[in-house]
Amino acid sequence: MDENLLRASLPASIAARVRSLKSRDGTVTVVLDAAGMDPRERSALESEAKSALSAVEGVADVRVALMADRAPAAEPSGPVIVAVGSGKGGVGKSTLTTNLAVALARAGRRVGVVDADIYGPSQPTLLHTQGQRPKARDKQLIPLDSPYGVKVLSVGHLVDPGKAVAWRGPMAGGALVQMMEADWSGVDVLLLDLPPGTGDVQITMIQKHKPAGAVIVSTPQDLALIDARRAAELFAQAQVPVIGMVENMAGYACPHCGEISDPFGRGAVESEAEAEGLPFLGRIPLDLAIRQASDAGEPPAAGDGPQAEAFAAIATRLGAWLDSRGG
Ligand SMILES: Nc1ncnc2c1ncn2[C@@H]1O[C@H](COP(=O)(O)OP(=O)(O)OP(=O)(O)O)[C@@H](O)[C@H]1O
Repeated sequence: MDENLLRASLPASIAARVRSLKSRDGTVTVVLDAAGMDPRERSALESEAKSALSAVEGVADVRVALMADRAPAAEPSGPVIVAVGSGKGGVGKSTLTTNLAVALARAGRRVGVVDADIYGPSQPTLLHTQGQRPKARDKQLIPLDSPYGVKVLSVGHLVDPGKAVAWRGPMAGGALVQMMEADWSGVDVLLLDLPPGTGDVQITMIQKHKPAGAVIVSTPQDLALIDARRAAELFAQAQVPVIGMVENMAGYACPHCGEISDPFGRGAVESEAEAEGLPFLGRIPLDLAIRQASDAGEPPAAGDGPQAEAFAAIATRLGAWLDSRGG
């Protein structure tokens, strides 16, 4: 197929970005320069290029690759880091991290979790790896394999339970760096379970390891929302895009009939997200089954109930965000 003809089918603004264009047996592969574009612009560029090229007679398939600021080969290869943060403790940040990780893995992604919550590391319990110690190769930690297809490293795997809080700053900082710089080869997305709040550990983690985006969890109560807003500001200051907000313990799921009632009102986090101009990723009800399964090291997202569906819906939105980054 005539490659000049294919180029000519593209709008001028896109044609100017073509770095290479090849066609073979009806499949067109085009590499576009997407330097300086944000995820939304990248995704628009991709879909416009696809539809323009697909309209050319004889084209059966179009593959678009977007080049970031630097050539892909020069990019340090490593997983995309997504931080999960909350302003307040106990709102279900760790529970969400685990279940998003499991849901993303079920959707075919290669996922890892770093539990940076030095005050209350819960991933060893949640991902059923308690009591295990990671091995090291050439001083680099090797993440543990959880039974749910998710790799994991937690402060709780490195020190005895209960001792993590007593750590002095530099020691905890060293462990966090070791976990982030562990051998995450084979992992595409690394979820970072941050400690609650907006203190030094969080700021250091965000600055040093520059997550590609952040998910913020809140319960619907006003106090939690005020803290969630602070967490969103922290990420904004560090120029980490907020992927969206999640409402946890959104309504009460009756353990007998499954009906959901709303003792704390409904939709407060969604309205907050709207007011802040942030996407809303979904809600998880307050459900005894979630707590019981989590305590037993059986993430609800690994099951088949309505709880699994709630987490899967949020994971789908996170997956769409990951894809919109242009791979
Ligand atoms: N949707 C839910 N329904 C029922 N229980 C939940 C739900 N989400 C979380 N929980 C329970 O609430 C408790 C706190 O959750 P979790 O540890 O995930 O919160 P956190 O925000 O990570 O807390 P921390 O501040 O300790 O890090 C846990 O016992 C968990 O099982």
